[in-house]
Amino acid sequence: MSTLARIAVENTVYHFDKLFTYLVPEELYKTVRPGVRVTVPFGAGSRERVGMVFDLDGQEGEGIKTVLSVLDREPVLDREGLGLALWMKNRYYCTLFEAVKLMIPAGLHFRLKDSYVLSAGFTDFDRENYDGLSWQIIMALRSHGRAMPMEKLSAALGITRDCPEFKALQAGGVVCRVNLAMNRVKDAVSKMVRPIPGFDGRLTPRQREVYGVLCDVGEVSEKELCYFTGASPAVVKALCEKGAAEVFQYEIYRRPEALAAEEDNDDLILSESQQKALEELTEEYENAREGSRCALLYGVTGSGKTSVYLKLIDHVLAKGRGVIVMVPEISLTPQTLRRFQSRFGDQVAVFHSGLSLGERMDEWRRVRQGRARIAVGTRSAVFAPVQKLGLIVIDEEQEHTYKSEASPRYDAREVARYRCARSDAFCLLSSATPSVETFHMAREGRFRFHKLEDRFGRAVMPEVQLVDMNWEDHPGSEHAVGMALGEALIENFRRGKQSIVLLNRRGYHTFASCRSCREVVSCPNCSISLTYHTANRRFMCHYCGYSAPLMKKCPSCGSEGLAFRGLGTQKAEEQLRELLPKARILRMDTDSMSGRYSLERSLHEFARGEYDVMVGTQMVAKGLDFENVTLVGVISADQTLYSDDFRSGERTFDLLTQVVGRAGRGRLPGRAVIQTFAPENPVLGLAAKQDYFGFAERELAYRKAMLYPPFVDLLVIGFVGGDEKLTRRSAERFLQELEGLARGEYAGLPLRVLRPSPAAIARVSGKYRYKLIIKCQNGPRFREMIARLLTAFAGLREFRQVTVYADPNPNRII
Ligand SMILES: Nc1ncnc2c1ncn2[C@@H]1O[C@H](COP(=O)(O)OP(=O)(O)OP(=O)(O)O)[C@@H](O)[C@H]1O
Ligand SMILES: [Zn+2]
Repeated sequence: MSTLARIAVENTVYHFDKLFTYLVPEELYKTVRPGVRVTVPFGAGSRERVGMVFDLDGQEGEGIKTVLSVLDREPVLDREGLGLALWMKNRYYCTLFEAVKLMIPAGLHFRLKDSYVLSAGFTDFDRENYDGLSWQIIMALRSHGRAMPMEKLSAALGITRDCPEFKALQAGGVVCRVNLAMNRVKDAVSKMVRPIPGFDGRLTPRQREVYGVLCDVGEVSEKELCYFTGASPAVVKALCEKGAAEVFQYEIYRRPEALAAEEDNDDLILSESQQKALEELTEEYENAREGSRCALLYGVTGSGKTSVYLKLIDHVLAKGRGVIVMVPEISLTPQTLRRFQSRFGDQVAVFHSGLSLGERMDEWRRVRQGRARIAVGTRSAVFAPVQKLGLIVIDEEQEHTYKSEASPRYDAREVARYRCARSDAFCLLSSATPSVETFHMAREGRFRFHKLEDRFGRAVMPEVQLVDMNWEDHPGSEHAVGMALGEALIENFRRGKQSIVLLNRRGYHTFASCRSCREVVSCPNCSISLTYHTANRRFMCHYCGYSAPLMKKCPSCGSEGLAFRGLGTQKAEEQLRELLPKARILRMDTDSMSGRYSLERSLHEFARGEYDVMVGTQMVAKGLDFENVTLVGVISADQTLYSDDFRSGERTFDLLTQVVGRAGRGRLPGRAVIQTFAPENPVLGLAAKQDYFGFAERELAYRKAMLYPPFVDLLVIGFVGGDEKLTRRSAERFLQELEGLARGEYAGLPLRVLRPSPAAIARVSGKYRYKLIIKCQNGPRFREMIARLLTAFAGLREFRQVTVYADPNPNRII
């Protein structure tokens, strides 16, 4: 009698992935259980790999391989998690281990060491100021240079973690703790670089330049260093090899508790409409029958949706159950996060990628052990191992960040509903601009629908003015701010109020073109124009990160007539400075906010009134709550409107409603000025009226006529390859195979397939991209057919150089 285990193995490919059967040797009988990780021999070479045990059975097995070792003492996944992984493989065409990895914190893949460094800003090297031991510690860390593991510190100085001098240095901010991942695998955390001072070996001019910058800035993430110098990672690598710099993983992100505000003991008193929504939701939470435990809370901007779910969470916790709260982007919602932490204290665990590995692991453990009962976080928080799950709240449910654009291409909203159905929990979607898919389901009665139609307190909805830019003196895109918006900004500044200005393009000029040959300066790796940035005086590709120094001559024909056109946030900032020379202006985009903390710090400073105007990309549009903001300006409403994607109307409406909603949230009424070259466009008119229902009806009629979600499901098959012809042929071949199956074995499936075509950006990072759009009903038989096609396709030798993937209901059609 022997025991067999069925195991998902890491690094398999989709078409080859399944649960593999292994023999459990007798000495491991007690420790091999579902949910623990093991090592197993795999493949022809029997290389050792990590696997996850899914289930066990007592059958006989012969000639099969044997489990080598057990990695976890306790299961890291429970039955629900394992079931979810199986569901995800079926739904998102990923491997089982890819799904498993989403559910366990990255930190569990590594062995973590407790390490310390001197603080970045520390300069007080005056012996007089320290006692003997403290001085020794400082010197030891200084001469070590890199983060120093506790064991080494102990060995050198005989100190422990609890030594009072050592603790005092940490409390004083001289020494800080670093989680140094001793990992073999690359992780997503930003790589940091710092110079080795006084290096005087030989460097190429380029390397010398980068070394100089490094010496000026001290330590910096590799990404920022490359951005500011235009150097490639290869230059950084060469510097390290020559001993001029070193790379390290320095992860002092904010600890979750650093955000905690003073305990907020005031009880929250709901308005009448909030109270009504709460009562209905509580009633549903208690009584809704199985299978339809899902509701939509629609509330206009500033209506206080958060207050409603804070109270609902009270109720759920009192019933002894746990909660997940999902937010679109953690850095933009420090205010929301703080409200949760001040109300629920240590019960809250935070999940997002800005945390260090160690912190992520700590938070995950607190939830798994039931010490924290509320998990708040971004997309991946949907996998938080909350015990006795009772409620999942999805804030701003229409946000595209809930859909993953890399494998596994899951949609956290679907995963949330699946988990809720499994655990008999309740799912609450919330927004001022629900996706039309969600609105449709609510209206069809598949979810309950709750409304908050007024702003909280005495706040009123802002007044919105659409400005037709065709009549401006300076038509064209070079002048950011027209007359009406200019006057409004000046007036608002004079009254001592704050303004927010949205421009959805970063950079300075958005493109350059040649006056003689008319070529646009483009990325050599991608079929997209380069954007000029003044901050580093370089042309940059926003897709692959390629950059080139400012050039005078046209790269195509060599003539000296490059004209810079288009308007980005950097130029808008400059024009606002001319318009309002005395105003303090804050620019917010991913270029200005790449440093640690900078975004959160800037939001704080803005809240304290240290700035008058905030200008930025969609970063400024959502979630912010500043009562002194009484004016919102939109430089051009047209950019998102005319992108060729079926969701462009929805995205425009959402963005405008949200940004307009930042104005007049407190006691003072607000207004908004939206500039456009298409004032007659109905989407803009509805956004100006903030008429969500009008918009949703119109959009649904369009989706129905054109056969788009929610009236069908979409599946995009993507083909990526280095050779254009081969990539196109692979798409054609896939279509052929699909047609074969759809006519034969799978006849009768509702299906409409569009001809293969190049992706909207046909080349990225040197690879060609083709797509096949399938309009379908995403049911089990359809998925089975696609899974078969993907598997069969991977076996075609001819197309080995082409990567194929399937993306169900993508955010945009690539
Ligand atoms: N019951 C309440 N008591 C006190 N203040 C409240 C209450 N409800 C809401 N507020 C305040 O009203 C403002 C708006 O609330 P909140 O930010 O939750 O709105 P929202 O519906 O999430 O808006 P948006 O969709 O625009 O982000 C906040 O400043 C919040 O503190
Ligand atoms: Zn590029």
